[in-house]
Order: sequence, then structure tokens, then C-alpha cells
Amino acid sequence: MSRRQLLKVEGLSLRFGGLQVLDDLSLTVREGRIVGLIGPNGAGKTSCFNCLTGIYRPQGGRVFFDGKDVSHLPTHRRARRGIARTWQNLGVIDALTVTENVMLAQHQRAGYSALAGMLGLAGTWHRERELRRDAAEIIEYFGLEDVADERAGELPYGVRKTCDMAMALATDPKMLMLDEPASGLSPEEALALGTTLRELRDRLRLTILMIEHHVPLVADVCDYVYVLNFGRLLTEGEPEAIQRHPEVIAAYLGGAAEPGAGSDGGTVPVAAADGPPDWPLVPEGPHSDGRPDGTA
Ligand SMILES: Nc1ncnc2c1ncn2[C@@H]1O[C@H](COP(=O)(O)OP(=O)(O)OP(=O)(O)O)[C@@H](O)[C@H]1O
Repeated sequence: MSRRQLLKVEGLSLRFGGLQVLDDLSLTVREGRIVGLIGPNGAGKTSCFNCLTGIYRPQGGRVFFDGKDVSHLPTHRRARRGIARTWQNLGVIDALTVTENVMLAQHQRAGYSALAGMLGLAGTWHRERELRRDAAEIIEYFGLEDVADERAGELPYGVRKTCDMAMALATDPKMLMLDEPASGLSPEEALALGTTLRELRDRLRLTILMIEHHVPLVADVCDYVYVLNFGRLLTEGEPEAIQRHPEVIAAYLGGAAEPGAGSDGGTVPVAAADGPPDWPLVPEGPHSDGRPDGTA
């Protein structure tokens, strides 16, 4: 029996001036699946996330979430419907402790502002205690209890990333959108992340859509993968098939994968006679926004 579609994107088109960032992009995320969104730098992955969360207003296309058209909803109303995301550059507030960051995220569903909660205003006390208990559970779930009272800004990058994910989970989402969760992590941390993601899917039945350059992680955890190139869908499928797809390899190696240039349309497959190369899909050089490189 096929699973329910939680997210359905139809014909998304986004332009900035003369730049076509997304071009008639359609994709589906089924409930309880981990779906990867991959593609070379500048392919339009983060822009796609920004359209799904309502930060960018695409010129064309529709977004359906949980059976409803959310295309015209602002970001906070999409979040209330159960879409949570993490950020490439971290959504944590450095000056707050890990617990405070998680509680801040929880206030999205608390029914009053974080400030009212911190000030202990009338009616918030009981709920605030519940939130603190929930926050402690989430913090423990992510193994952050030893640093719960430390300021996020003083913690190593990998720990702050985990905090960012704990914050996204604290909003009690139906779908978690992760933007490069493995970037800047050590190989061991990336491995542990894979275990956490599978657990979130298998134990909490969470649906996950993630942008990721770290191919071992994508191959390890994703049930299905969409590949973007020049804002268009290059191909889609299970990770195993995607890894061997000549156009995908060509696109990542800076080959001839212009839109429409399929394997039967003139693209020279990069795969050598002795099989496809290892995936060199971690982008080289620092990212333009200064975040660390992906981890090989
Ligand atoms: N607000 C914006 N204004 C103008 N151009 C933008 C804007 N946001 C994104 N772009 C452009 O859209 C294109 C796609 O960018 P995007 O960040 O979505 O790619 P990406 O696949 O996420 O890349 P990366 O893997 O490097 O993060 C790029 O050419 C980028 O410069």
C-alpha cells in the first residue's frame, strides 16, 4: 500500500530578475519517508526550501501540505501546520543556552510569546513548566543534556547543529526540512546523525526532506532522492539508482548536464569503463556564506 503524500509541489517556478532559479519543479514527499534533495552548488535547493516554507514567493506553482493548498500562507502559518526547518547557517541564538533555544522554538505552539513565558505572566506558569519538561526530553533525546545550560555560542559547531535540529523538533512538526545537516560535522558525527535521522523516521514516524551534499549519508538514510540541476529536476529515484545515473555524475563533475541534455541527448557519461567514479559530491572550497565545507 502506498503511503499518503504529505507534501506535494506542483510546477514551482522562481525567478530573480533574469535568473531562472526554479523551473517547473514538481516533487512529492510521502509520509514517514526520508527524501533527499541534492544537486550541485547553485542548483536551487535552498531556494526550493525557501519557497516551501513561504520565505520566497515563487512566480508559479503550488504547494500542498497535508492535503491543503498552503501556497498563499505566510511562513508562520505553514510552520503551525507542521513544517519545520533547520538552516545552513544555524537557527540557534548564540546568547541563549541550549534549553532556552529549545524553549524558544517550543513557543511556536505554546499559544503565548516566549517573552510572556520568561516573565511568568498570568496563565503561562503551568504551561511553561510543561514546556520545560518537554524541552528536557528533547534535549536528552539528542544527547545534549550535558550542555543544556551552556550558551549555544560557546559550543562546537557540531553540537550547535544538533541544537538546531532539537529546536526544529521542539515545534512538534509533521515534516522536518533539514538544510545540509551534515555540513561541518566530523565523519563520526555524520554517522551518528544518520542513526538519529532513521530513529526520527522509524520511532517518531517523522517525515524528513533534506538537502545534503554528504553522499554516504544520503545513500544511507534516504528512501528517495530528487536531483536538481539549474533549477530543474534532473532525475529522481532510490539512492542506489541515483548514484549510478550518468547525468547526475556529469552534473556533479561539472560535465555537460545542461537542462534537457539527457544521456540520449548528447551528455557524455563520466563513468569510466571500469564503472562510475566514487561520488565526489562534496563541494570543493568554502561556501560563499562562510560556513564550513561539507565533510567527506
Ligand atoms: N534572494 C536571491 N536573490 C537573487 N538570487 C538568488 C537569491 N536566492 C538565491 N539566488 C540565486 O539562485 C541560485 C540558486 O541558489 P540556491 O542557494 O537555491 O542554490 P543551492 O542549490 O542551495 O546551492 P548551495 O548548494 O551552494 O547551497 C543561485 O544562483 C543564487 O545566487
